[in-house]
Amino acid sequence: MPVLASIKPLQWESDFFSLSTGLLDFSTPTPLDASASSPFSLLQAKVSAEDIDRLDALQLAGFRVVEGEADFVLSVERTTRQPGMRIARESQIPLLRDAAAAAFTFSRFREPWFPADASARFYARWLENAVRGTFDHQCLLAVDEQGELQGFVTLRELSDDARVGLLAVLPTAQRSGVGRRLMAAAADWTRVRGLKRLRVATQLSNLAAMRLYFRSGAQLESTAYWLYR
Ligand SMILES: CC(=O)SCCNC(=O)CCNC(=O)[C@H](O)C(C)(C)COP(=O)(O)OP(=O)(O)OC[C@H]1O[C@@H](n2cnc3c(N)ncnc32)[C@H](O)[C@@H]1OP(=O)(O)O
Ligand SMILES: Cc1cn([C@H]2C[C@H](O)[C@@H](COP(=O)(O)OP(=O)(O)O[C@H]3O[C@H](C)[C@H](N)[C@H](O)[C@H]3O)O2)c(=O)[nH]c1=O
Repeated sequence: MPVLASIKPLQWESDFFSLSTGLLDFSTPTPLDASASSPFSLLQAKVSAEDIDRLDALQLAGFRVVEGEADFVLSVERTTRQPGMRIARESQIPLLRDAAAAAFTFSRFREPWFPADASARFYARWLENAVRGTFDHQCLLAVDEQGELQGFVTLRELSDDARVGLLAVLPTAQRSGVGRRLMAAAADWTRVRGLKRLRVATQLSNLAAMRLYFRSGAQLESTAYWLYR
């Protein structure tokens, strides 16, 4: 089976990483020839894990599996306001950038496809943009009784649902229920906005995060693979 797809330029990524990047779009199936791919230094494809034929075709065409992704959905009919939550302020951006740069060790923005520092830089920018409300809409912080940072979650309002962007707990505060509190606060944020579902995705390699989402009542909705060439 040949790969049938057009290529959508990923402008934000291309600018941020200084790497001309395109994403395969399977909804407009044209044969993927050399002339279509030549302007791009990196081609990305996200394929449902069930779509074995397409996964085979991409691998025969030289694409390599980079990471898996699991998508979860949580119904938010009954939620409660969580204590110890704050909205992040711009003055906290340097602290939060450092925390995000260190937190996300599983990432598809990794070597050999991206430079070694790419993923730290990427998640730091993502968090900064969430605090400013320019990508995700808000960043909530979990703090302890002294007001010290324990973790963060960024959130985006979509048309019918909300989506968690980034969620992490500082290493010193892990395994004490902070992740559960952040998910409960994210669910409450969603319900307060009149939305019915909270979505969250993570890497298939991230067992701790997947367990957290299950323990928070989320259901696994879909799985996919990222492939690059
Ligand atoms: C949308 C995204 O951003 S996906 C990426 C998620 N974030 C990261 O991977 C950043 C680095 N990791 C972390 O920040 C943390 O390990 C988190 C957020 C995954 C978990 O936060 P924690 O505060 O430690 O979780 P919490 O204490 O609330 O535990 C909730 C459940 O998560 C699971 N869990 C948490 N840590 C682990 C772990 N290290 N190994 C296995 N399961 C774990 C457990 O099922 C736990 O419930 P249980 O203890 O009753 O069995
Ligand atoms: C900060 C920012 C980003 N973008 C663009 C850049 C990318 O094209 C997308 C984000 O891609 P996504 O597939 O969501 O990225 P990840 O694979 O890193 O994300 C997963 O893992 C994370 C750890 C996290 N759990 C996340 O929720 C998952 O999806 O957005 C942009 O256009 N503008 C920006 O400001």
